[in-house]
Amino acid sequence: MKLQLALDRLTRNEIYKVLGETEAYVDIIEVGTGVIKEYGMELVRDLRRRHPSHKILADMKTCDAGKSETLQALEAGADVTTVMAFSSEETIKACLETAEGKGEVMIDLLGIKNLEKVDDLRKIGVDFVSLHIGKDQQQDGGISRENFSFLSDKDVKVAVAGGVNLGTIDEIAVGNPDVVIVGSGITKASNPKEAARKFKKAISE
Ligand SMILES: O=C(CO)[C@H](O)[C@H](O)COP(=O)(O)O
Repeated sequence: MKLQLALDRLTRNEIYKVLGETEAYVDIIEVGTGVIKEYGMELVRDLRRRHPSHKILADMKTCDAGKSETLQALEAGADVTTVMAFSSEETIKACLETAEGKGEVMIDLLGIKNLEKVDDLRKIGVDFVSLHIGKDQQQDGGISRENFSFLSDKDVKVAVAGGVNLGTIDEIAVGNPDVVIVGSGITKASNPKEAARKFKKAISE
């Protein structure tokens, strides 16, 4: 299980600071959609230079123009880019074809409630999905193990995201996803380094 730190709703200096404090515990650095909108692909290039050994995911949340957005992310130095599951099949295929041999594509299942969708995605070559409870959907709590248990027999790499915190990480870890994505549980913690250490420990036990 890998720990992915989602960098969202932060200034550039806040990003540098939180990464400086937590990088030892983080496997994958996620450059969040909002910070890409604020700072552009230059931020991805910058973090690539500063963190040459980390895996970097650019959370492009592509929903059209799959080829050019995938190239943008990979050419900026990202190892992984994201595309929304509700995009057209043509867009998802374009992302997969463009990334082939160069990087990974994670399909964000945000808002997808129909389980057959994952089978459809598998048929077009998708092998990595993210079960994601969006920020605006977290009033009733973030992701739980039961939200992603249906994926255990789907033969796909699974990331889980959305409001993961130190109170829920142990239960989520029981579900054994490949990647646990944590944003505010670390970036808004009073001590991000200590929080990252605890998340990493929880998924390593
Ligand atoms: O993709 C995202 C937002 O669109 C974030 O990666 C995800 O929501 C994690 O952040 P948090 O732990 O704060 O919910």
